[in-house]
Amino acid sequence: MTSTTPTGTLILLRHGESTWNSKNLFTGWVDVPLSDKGVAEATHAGELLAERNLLPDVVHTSVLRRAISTANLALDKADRHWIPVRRHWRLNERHYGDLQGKDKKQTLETYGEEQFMLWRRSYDTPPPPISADNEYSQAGDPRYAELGDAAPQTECLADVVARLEPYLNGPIKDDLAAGKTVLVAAHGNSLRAVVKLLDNVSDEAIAALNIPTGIPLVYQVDVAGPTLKPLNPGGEYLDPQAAAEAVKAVANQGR
Ligand SMILES: O=C(O)[C@@H](CO)OP(=O)(O)O
Repeated sequence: MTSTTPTGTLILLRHGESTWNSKNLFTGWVDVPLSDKGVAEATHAGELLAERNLLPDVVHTSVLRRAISTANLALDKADRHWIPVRRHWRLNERHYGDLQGKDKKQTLETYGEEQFMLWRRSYDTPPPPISADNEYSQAGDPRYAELGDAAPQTECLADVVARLEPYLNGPIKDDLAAGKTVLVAAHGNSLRAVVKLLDNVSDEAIAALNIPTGIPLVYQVDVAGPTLKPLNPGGEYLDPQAAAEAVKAVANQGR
C-alpha cells in the first residue's frame, strides 16, 4: 500500500522596498508606504507567480500597509485579486523599539558595530523600548487596541518567533491542510522567524539569514503533523540570482 504525504504550497513574500528602506531608517511597526521601486518589485512578484502558475487561493498579511499593498499589487498582476484575505499583527515586522525612525548608518556610527549588530541581528537582545510619547510609538493605534498592555514596546527575534509560531502552525497551516496555496505577505524579520521555524535554523545561524524584498520564496510543506515541515528545506526563490544580490544588500545596510 502506498501512502502519500499531505503537502501544501506556501509562498513567502517580503514587501517591496518601502520609503524608509530607501532612506535606510529602522522601521518596525511604523506604517510607511512602498517606494516607487517597491511598487515595481511587488508587481514583478505577481509576474513571477503567474509565470510559474503559482496561484494563491488565500493571502495572509500583516496589518502594515507595505505588506498589504505588496499583496494587492502582486495578486492583481497574477489575476488573483479576488481571493480571501486574512490579516494579523502576528505577521508584523519586528517591533524595533526606540530605534524606530532612526538612521541605520548614524546608529552604527554612534554605538559601534557590536552593539548595532546585537540590536539588529542577535536572537535575544531587543533594542531599548520605545516610550509612549515617541512620535514613532504605536500607543493608541486602534489596530492594536485588543492587545492592551501586552502590545510590544520592543522585540528581539525570539519574541517574534514566539508570537508568530501559533499563527504559522494555526491559521496558515489550517489553510494549507485544506489544500489551499497560501501567500504570506510580510516583513524581513517576521519572515526570518517563519524560515527559522520551518527550517529549524539555530539561534546563531539565523543572524546571517536575510530576506530580499519582493521576491517570492516557495516552500512545499508537509501538513500532516502538528507543525509545518518543509519538503524542500530552504525553499526556492523564484528569481534566485536577484535574491542572492538583494540578500547581500540587506546584510550590508548601515554601511
Ligand atoms: O527596519 C526594519 O524594520 C527592518 C526591515 O527593513 O530592518 P533590518 O533589516 O535592519 O532588521
